[in-house]
Amino acid sequence: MPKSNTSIELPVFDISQPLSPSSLSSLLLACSEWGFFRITNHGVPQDLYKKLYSLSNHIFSLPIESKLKLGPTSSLKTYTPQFIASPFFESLRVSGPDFFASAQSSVDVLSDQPNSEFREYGNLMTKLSKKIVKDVLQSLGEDLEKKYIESEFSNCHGYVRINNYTPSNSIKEEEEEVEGLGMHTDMSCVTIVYQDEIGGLQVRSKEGKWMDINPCEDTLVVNIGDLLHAWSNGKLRSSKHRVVLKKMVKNRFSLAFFWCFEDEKVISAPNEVVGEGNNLRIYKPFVAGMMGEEICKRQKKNKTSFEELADDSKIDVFRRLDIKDRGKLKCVSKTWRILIAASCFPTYAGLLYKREHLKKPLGQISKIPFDNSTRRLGFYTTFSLNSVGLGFELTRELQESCNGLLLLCHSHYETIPVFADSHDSPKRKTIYTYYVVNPLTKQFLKIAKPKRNSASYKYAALAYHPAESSHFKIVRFRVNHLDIYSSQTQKWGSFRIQLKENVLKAKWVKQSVYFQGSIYRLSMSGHVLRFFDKNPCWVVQEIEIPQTAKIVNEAACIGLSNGQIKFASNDGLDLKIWELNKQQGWSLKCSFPSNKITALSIAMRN
Ligand SMILES: O=C(O)CCC(=O)C(=O)O
Ligand SMILES: [Fe+2]
Repeated sequence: MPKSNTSIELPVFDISQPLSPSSLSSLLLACSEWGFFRITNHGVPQDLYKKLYSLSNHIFSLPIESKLKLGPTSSLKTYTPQFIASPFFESLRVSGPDFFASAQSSVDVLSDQPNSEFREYGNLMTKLSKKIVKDVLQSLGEDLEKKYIESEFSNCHGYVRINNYTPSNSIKEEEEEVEGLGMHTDMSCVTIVYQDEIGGLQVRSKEGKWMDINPCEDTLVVNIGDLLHAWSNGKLRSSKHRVVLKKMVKNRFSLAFFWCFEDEKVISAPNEVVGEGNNLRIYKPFVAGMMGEEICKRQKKNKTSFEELADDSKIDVFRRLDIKDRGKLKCVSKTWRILIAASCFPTYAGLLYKREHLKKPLGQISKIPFDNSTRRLGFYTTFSLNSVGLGFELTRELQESCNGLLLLCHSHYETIPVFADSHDSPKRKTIYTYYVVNPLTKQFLKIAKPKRNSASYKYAALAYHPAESSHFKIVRFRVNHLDIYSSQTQKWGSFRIQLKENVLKAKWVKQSVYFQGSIYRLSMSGHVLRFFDKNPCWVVQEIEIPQTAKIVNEAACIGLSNGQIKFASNDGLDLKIWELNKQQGWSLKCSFPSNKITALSIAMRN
């Protein structure tokens, strides 16, 4: 990520005093241009920050197993662990109105010392937030504050999020940066941020430029969130911001206090704020708890460019076009031609990145850049078919791809030391490591193979769909067992599965399809195997291939298209494609004479 050098001088307001008319107009300007400003004389003693820092540092230094007792699968859910989309960031939440009780409930789970610092901080921040919103309302109009501060804001509630950013050892050069917390807006009325001396907070300008908000002693940063943005009919800007990490020697610590409307509150911008005419309203009245959905509706208008999509998703788009349109679009570029060719096969999971399964190469994929010294995947150019380079052969190391994520398995030797007087020659041990890569965000996660079993290199699949969860699973197949890694718990689990002897003995196609929580694989015994999580264990269903289907010379595959599992087989005479329906079983979708298919695939390649 190239370093941005531009910092912004935000106006500073003395929050202990009533604001003068000129300060109010510069406050309004800051809120509408940047959505950010600073406050001073906020009444939080330096000493309290020192205490909060050492308390937080103590909690974040606990082993991950302890912290996960408060994690996303626990009943409290106050701790957010590092995960693939934000590998350097973890946080802990302390909620009001009783900040002491909230902090205490987390502390109890960790069997830790009670503390009252969060009560003091939470209460101070709550008062401060109300004062800030009062000033902001006043800046919008003389009477707005009097009329609305009690009627609209008296049920607001707040919570503190303690953020811990871990230094990334992948940053080598002075000018390099990684994203600590990705671009976002806050779902609050206002947010008050304390950041330590390391810095890294950035706001995005209206022109799309990232500007540094440098740490400044004795001041706090305030930003407008989505809720106040909607309430002010867009007059107050809820700006996109993020945290970047540069070369860091210690953890970065910050505290964000979010002051929010109660979930049930109907947000309706007052007429005085909207001005004449109802068509000037940018949001119809909606309940605060639905803010996320409202933002989605609006964001649908700001479309993502097609080129930004992962290749799997592009193939899925092409698949929905009719054959004539696909033919025309092949002329756009070589990359499109390759993707469109891939879209003609009844599969996408893994196909594009797994050209070993195809007789003819799909493109120029061979490598992704991989810097062995830093264990960091770097993408010198954008991840595209012919520009990836890894340092190890993708065709050999790549296991699967699933909805935009790639799964790679890397092996290297380590020498086991022998005693000086031993006559044995040093032994070499192979170390296997999985990498789950998001080529779009250029982030990856390194996961060691499960320790317990000795089976060295086994085919593994990925289970991931961004619409279901931001977490993924790695599913590793062993005889009668599945090893499953969950990015949510960051642990491997092992499950025994029951399979018929003939299924077990037959060859299984090294390719999986992930669909609605299940992993599908094809066994040459004539079964499509469906593996799924039937809490508390994983189970397998053996689905017989259609009665009239034949697998000749292993010419068969499964795939997903138009949201259904498909099975295709070529018996030498015809290529037939069936669709699997959960209730009705298989139905034949199409049948082509094999000789025509060969002609078609040659035409596609040209
Ligand atoms: O860590 C920071 O400086 C800002 C954190 C932030 O933006 C947030 O927690 O929403
Ligand atoms: Fe934020």
